[in-house]
Amino acid sequence: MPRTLEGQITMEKTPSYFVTREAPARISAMSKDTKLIVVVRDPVTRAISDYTQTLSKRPDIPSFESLTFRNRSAGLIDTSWSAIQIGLYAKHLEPWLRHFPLGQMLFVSGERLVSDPAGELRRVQDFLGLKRIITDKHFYFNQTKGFPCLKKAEGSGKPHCLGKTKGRAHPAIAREVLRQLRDFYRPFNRKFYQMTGRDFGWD
Ligand SMILES: Nc1ncnc2c1ncn2[C@@H]1O[C@H](COP(=O)(O)OS(=O)(=O)O)[C@@H](OP(=O)(O)O)[C@H]1O
Repeated sequence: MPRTLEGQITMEKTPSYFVTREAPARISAMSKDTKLIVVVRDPVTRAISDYTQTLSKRPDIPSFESLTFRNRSAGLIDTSWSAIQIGLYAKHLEPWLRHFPLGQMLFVSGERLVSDPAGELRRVQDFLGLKRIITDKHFYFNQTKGFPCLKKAEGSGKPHCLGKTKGRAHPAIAREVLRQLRDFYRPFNRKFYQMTGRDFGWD
């Protein structure tokens, strides 16, 4: 991490921190005061998004359905598949809470980040003790992209949407598979709502 001067905030992000066993102890050893922001979305959609990303790089992988089940007729989900495993948020959160108080963590809703980006960013700015600089005025909904975009990008003054790798079309997944996945995640989601004090409304 670079040195941080008075009045500066240093930020660092990677999707893998939250699910890496060693990360909480290492980050706490570096600085106990680190504030942690976790962006989470419905674990079923997250798994499909994860699969879609892999599919874009390796079009020959098996179907989502075949990777999801250890035994499809018995409805046995393959929890060793990373796309499924990562969505067990309650399980991943436990080690973090052994090193950091809950108040030092902010849980951002991936769904709200799309439906109300300014609202989620207000929570982020408040959590970081920043002035509420980013507001509704900064966003517009881009019909072509199907997502909110910035009215003016930093430095250029032109509208800016996230790139092609964000907001890919997901493959259609059989309704029954979605139902089985929702049933599978429900208890873990409920536990996660209890642990964080926020109901993300996934079920
Ligand atoms: N404004 C805006 N524009 C585009 N995409 C948006 C936006 N806000 C949130 N999202 C969601 O971000 C998802 C991709 O982010 P990831 O963290 O999965 O990306 S990555 O793993 O770092 O590549 C991406 O997931 P997919 O839809 O599966 O591509 C989006 O749903």
